[in-house]
Amino acid sequence: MDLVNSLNDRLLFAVPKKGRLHQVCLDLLHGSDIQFHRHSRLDIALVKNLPLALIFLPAADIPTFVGEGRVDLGITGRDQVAEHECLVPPTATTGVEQILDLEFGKCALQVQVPQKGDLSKPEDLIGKNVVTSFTNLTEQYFRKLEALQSESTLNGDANGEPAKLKTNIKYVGGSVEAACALGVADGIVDLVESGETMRAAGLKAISTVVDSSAILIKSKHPSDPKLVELIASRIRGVITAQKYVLCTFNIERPKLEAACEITPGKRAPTINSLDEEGWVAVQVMVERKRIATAMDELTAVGACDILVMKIENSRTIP
Ligand SMILES: Nc1ncnc2c1ncn2[C@@H]1O[C@H](COP(=O)(O)OP(=O)(O)OP(=O)(O)O)[C@@H](O)[C@H]1O
Ligand SMILES: O=P(O)(O)OC[C@H]1O[C@H](OP(=O)(O)OP(=O)(O)O)[C@H](O)[C@@H]1O
Repeated sequence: MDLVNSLNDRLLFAVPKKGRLHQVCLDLLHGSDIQFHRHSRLDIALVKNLPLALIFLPAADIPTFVGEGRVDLGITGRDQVAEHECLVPPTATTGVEQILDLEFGKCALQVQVPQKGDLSKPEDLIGKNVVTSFTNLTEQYFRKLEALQSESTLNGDANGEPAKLKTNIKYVGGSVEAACALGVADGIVDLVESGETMRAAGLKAISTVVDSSAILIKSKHPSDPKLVELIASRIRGVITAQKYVLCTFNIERPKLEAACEITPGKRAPTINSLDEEGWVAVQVMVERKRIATAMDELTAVGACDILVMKIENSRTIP
């Protein structure tokens, strides 16, 4: 089969081919009933049940392919999009649009310096060496700091001009945290999630350049906007299903108001009369992360027969 020619009538959807976001994205595609078979070593997979093809790419390259309109849809980190969009003028017809925050892959791109030493704020790195994989964002960040400092500095040179120090930004592709210990950098700009890597390398964060999570993006002019909306709605449904649980309980009508304050639901609770005088049954969506507390509080206001069920899938209004 000529795989490349069979892409012509399909919407192209870029998915991280490896790394932190890869498996979660595969699970999301499965939950959205996007069925495909990927031949080993092939970075293109045709979807069996929709006019769609998946393109497996490094997370860092996805904003380029989507931004230039070569690929219609993609999943990558907001950090990668910000790194790419730094170079795209606001008036450009190229570039990406965010459709949905997928709420996984949460991390922050932070300025980090050695725990021991006299650097304690980002301004202390001006004029020094900073190593990162995110050179565009880091350049932008330090150029702004330098501009602010040269506006406010009182230490002008012999002509009364403010001193201008240029921070030296160097690119490395990985293991950024090793750069300070190896004497290549005074500070780094790298991703932090748990903070373990940073602590193990004897570093501390002194500022955040950008907060990130995985996002669904589209090109400015996708080939099939209706299919983009369908895919987005399926993915949104899976994300919502993962985020919420369905809680049901019985309660005497006079206590209902207090219970509804604890679990107001996404829109509003569903309330049905029970076949027992004065009692109602309530069904409500509750955020998974607060369900244990909600159950404790519901019990305290008199709710009983509290049941919690997993939501397999959903279609709700964002
Ligand atoms: N520690 C982390 N915790 C959560 N999300 C992360 C973490 N590190 C990276 N990410 C997210 O995952 C995206 C891809 O990073 P990852 O390092 O997995 O990519 P990769 O393609 O394997 O790149 P590389 O080969 O450079 O490591 C990042 O842009 C970021 O959005
Ligand atoms: O705060 P933590 O939970 O420790 O995570 C942060 C680490 O994760 C990422 O690296 P990754 O493991 O992807 O490897 P890399 O250094 O090769 O990019 C990032 O670059 C940090 O090194």
